[in-house]
Amino acid sequence: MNDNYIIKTTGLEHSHAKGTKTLTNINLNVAKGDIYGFLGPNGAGKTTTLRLLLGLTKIQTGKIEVFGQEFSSNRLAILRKVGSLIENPSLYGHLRAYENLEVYREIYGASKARVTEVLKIVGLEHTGKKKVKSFSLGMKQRLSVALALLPNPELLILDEPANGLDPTGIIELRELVKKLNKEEGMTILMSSHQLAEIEKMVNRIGIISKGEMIFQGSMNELKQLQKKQSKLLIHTSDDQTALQVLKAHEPELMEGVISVSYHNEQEIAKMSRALYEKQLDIYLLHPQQNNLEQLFMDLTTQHA
Ligand SMILES: Nc1ncnc2c1ncn2[C@@H]1O[C@H](COP(=O)(O)OP(=O)(O)OP(=O)(O)O)[C@@H](O)[C@H]1O
Repeated sequence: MNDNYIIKTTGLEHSHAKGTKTLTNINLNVAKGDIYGFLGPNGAGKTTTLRLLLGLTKIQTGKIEVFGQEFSSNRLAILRKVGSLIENPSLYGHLRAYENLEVYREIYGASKARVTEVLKIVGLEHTGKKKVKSFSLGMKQRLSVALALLPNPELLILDEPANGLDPTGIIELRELVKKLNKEEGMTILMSSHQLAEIEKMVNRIGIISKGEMIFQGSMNELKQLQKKQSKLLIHTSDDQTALQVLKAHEPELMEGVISVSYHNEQEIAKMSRALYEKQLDIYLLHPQQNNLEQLFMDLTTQHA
């Protein structure tokens, strides 16, 4: 295997119930130093994958290697170097931030100095006597990350850490994740169902839909792919004028129908306005449906 892969899964499959597959052939590659965004709509199988990576769910089919070691036979050695935030950890509302960390400190065999250190890393060192129950959601989330940092992990796995956070909370989380990656040298794998939440912090991205990985690569590669896939078919009363009007959208004329690339609905509206202003009749204006596009709609639409 590539020595630089911190996580490598091969042909990972999982069924929660007989006859239904939650995961099919998941080949996830997280390289050392990555901030890897694991993206997919609700129910796509992100949590199931992360639970398998953490040994919280038993592997049925396929192989998981973490730090270059086969997972099942090196479980403890691997997990010692992994920090995770996968379900909401139990925070004690009536205790202060550092007291919460004290509760978990011994479980992780961490020093008192490490408690002070992680509080500082997540920016909660000045919360003093404030009890956790009066923390904002963002502060609670950072405290949860602090818990995961206690063992000073090389790899941090975060399941939907931005869930429920307001824009300020998301920005704070983004800064924290970047800092952990840059200053503490941590490799980070985090899941999300919102492209916008993670696109500014990740360098690599994996997209899972209905239990299958449909994309894995850099943010740039993803944008290229999206661009290639989003086509709008247009038929007007005057092809040549239309080609002229649409020239910024790389138009291609085929059998009386012009195909252009576009990125969002606003662009469609703009194009139709421009054609109308040239007094062209529009006979057809048809966004070509494809799975990736539909998926992007799901990933970029705000869910409650
Ligand atoms: N313990 C379980 N028993 C049965 N089905 C399950 C179990 N856990 C998850 N599932 C099902 O497996 C599918 C994938 O769920 P999973 O939680 O992995 O998705 P997800 O991408 O993390 O989505 P979400 O963000 O909604 O948690 C869903 O259809 C879910 O209902």
